[in-house]
Amino acid sequence: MVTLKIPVASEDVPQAPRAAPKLVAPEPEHCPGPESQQAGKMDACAGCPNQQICATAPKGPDPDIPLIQARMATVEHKILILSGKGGVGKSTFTSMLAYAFAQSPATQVGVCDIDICGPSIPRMMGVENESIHSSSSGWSPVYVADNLGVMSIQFMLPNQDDAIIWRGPKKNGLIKQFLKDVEWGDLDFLLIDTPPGTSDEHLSINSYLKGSGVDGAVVVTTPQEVSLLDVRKEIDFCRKAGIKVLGIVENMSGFVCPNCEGESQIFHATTGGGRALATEMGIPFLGTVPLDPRIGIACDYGESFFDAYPESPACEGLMNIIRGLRGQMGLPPSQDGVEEMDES
Ligand SMILES: Nc1ncnc2c1ncn2[C@@H]1O[C@H](COP(=O)(O)OP(=O)(O)OP(=O)(O)O)[C@@H](O)[C@H]1O
Repeated sequence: MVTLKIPVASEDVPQAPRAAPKLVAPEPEHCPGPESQQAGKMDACAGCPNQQICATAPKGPDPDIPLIQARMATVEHKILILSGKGGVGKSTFTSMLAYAFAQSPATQVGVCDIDICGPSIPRMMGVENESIHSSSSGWSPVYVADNLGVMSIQFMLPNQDDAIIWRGPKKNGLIKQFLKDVEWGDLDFLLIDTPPGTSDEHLSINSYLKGSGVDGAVVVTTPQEVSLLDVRKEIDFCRKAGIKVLGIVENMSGFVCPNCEGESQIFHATTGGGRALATEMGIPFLGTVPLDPRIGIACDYGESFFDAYPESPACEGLMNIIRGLRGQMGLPPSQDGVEEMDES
């Protein structure tokens, strides 16, 4: 059983009498729902973190939703990053997108890692050994740069290698806290990295953010049919859950040789499958990012590939994707500095 590290008080932030947010709502040993229902004691569900998704819980308004909405009111754009299958580069894409947006110092970017059982964002962004701090106004994200903050369960683990073996209610409780108790501040973009598939994390983030104005989801896939198959399910989930699909990104689409920068289509038969699927499903295709071994190395060393190789085909692909994404979100193309970089 992993006991999470309670965030320590930050010395440079003045402390107000308000108590620091409690880390995770306790998981009930035994759900008293059904019996309480029969006995007419519905208040037995009070405090249960699973209330919103539990079939037996009384369906009243969740008192935390207004608090989440108040926090999220200072976040201009919220984007979910989804994938049907694991390992297709969802976290890699999230971190590259965050670095790209944060190129412009005036753009404030947050990354919320809700891949509770497999958090990889902190490693990829070079902050895996950091801890979070709490102040009177909530938990402070870990800052990769002045305008780029990250929140992840990884920052709360006593040991890097501890496994998180949690059922849905505990995961939901922590996700709720990431939205409600983190001092995100004024953000232009909050990127939410999710685990693969359609599970508790996806249901809870969607229900907690309802009414907070989520722009939509970017779905990441690789060209292979096994990944594309799962993307169909992911898109079906988005449609059923009322999440706008901003577009599909095909990652590892072709291979770029780091020596000569020549491109080979190693998945010959399926390269372009992401675009074909997008057309078939009536969804925007945002673009491709090629397989480039330097991306893997940058992720392993927690460095920004975007900053290290701005002229690479992968960064060009990413910039195209950002242009498409901004278009889907109804934003002008030049605010994130990407256009300016192009011209220089
Ligand atoms: N375009 C790319 N070129 C080279 N390596 C890549 C590329 N995209 C991702 N990778 C590498 O693939 C591995 C898996 O990527 P990542 O962890 O981002 O996938 P994921 O979809 O988030 O996985 P999971 O959902 O299981 O956490 C990482 O080692 C990453 O560095």
